Amino acid sequence: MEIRRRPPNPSIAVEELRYQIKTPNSEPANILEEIIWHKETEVDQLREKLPLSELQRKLKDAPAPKDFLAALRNNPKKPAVIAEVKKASPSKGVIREDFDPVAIAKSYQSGGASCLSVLTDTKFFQGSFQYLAQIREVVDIPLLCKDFIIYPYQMQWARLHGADAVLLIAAVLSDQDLQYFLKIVKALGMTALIEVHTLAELDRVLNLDGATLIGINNRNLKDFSVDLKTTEDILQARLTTLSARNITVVSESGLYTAEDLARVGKAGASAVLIGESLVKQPDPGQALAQLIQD
Ligand SMILES: O=C(O)c1ccccc1NCC(=O)[C@H](O)[C@H](O)COP(=O)(O)O
Repeated sequence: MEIRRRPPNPSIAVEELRYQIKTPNSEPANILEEIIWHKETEVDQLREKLPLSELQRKLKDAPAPKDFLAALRNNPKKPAVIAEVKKASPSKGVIREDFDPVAIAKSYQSGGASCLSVLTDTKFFQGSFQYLAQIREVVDIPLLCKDFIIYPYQMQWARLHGADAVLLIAAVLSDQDLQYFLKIVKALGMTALIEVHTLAELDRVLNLDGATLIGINNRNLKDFSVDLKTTEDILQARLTTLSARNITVVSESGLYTAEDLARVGKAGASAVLIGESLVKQPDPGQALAQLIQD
């Protein structure tokens, strides 16, 4: 999948940007492209609210990040679960009306989640960075900021709000940006979950230095269908390479049952990322505990 970028706000030094800007005249080709086009405006607004220099000054006082990768690797139960705090999505609309992110996060932690994923995108997922910061106050397990990162500023903003890990989407970022962003993630002491949708994207990521955690997303962003075969097919082709490089694999999206977890586990995923099927349950933590019981 190729996601086209829009020209940035002119106040940004264009010569410093590493991706090639194609100027699309048309409508967005898919939901990811629509989200990314909107993200340009959002990041501009954040930068206006808090310039990078001030953000970096505030970050000096931030508590150290928790080790997201170790939390997944050290969990004796496989696949380990990253449970997602998700109110709504482009594919399903509102998933949970009575949405209390803090209560859901606490419940996931009690239910056996190794880590949490917190959606922070407002327009498309009704998430918020305030949710991330509030959750950081009440749970001990590591937190992934689930957003659509196109600028280094966003990783620092996520860190300021308590994130221990950030999502980098291979379809959205050039190889050069991915490599550069991985360095920034490392400098911030965080973990990068690099997400791929195809074998071609995985091969691009495997050509970079420093990937330790790769997510295979089972959702087709053109028609929103989910198919666990995506994880199976990609891992069948590259599990040997991934294992030899000690890269942890997360299967993401469309996981509902213990059989689903066993299926992607058998394919070689040592962690899963689950949102909708847990968050829509009356007690998400209890639903998680049931899902992972022996
Ligand atoms: O969830 C969507 O509809 C979606 C649409 C466009 C881009 C990303 C999208 N989801 C982000 C995710 O990766 C999922 O929230 C996550 O993997 C959990 O998926 P699920 O268990 O199916 O809620």
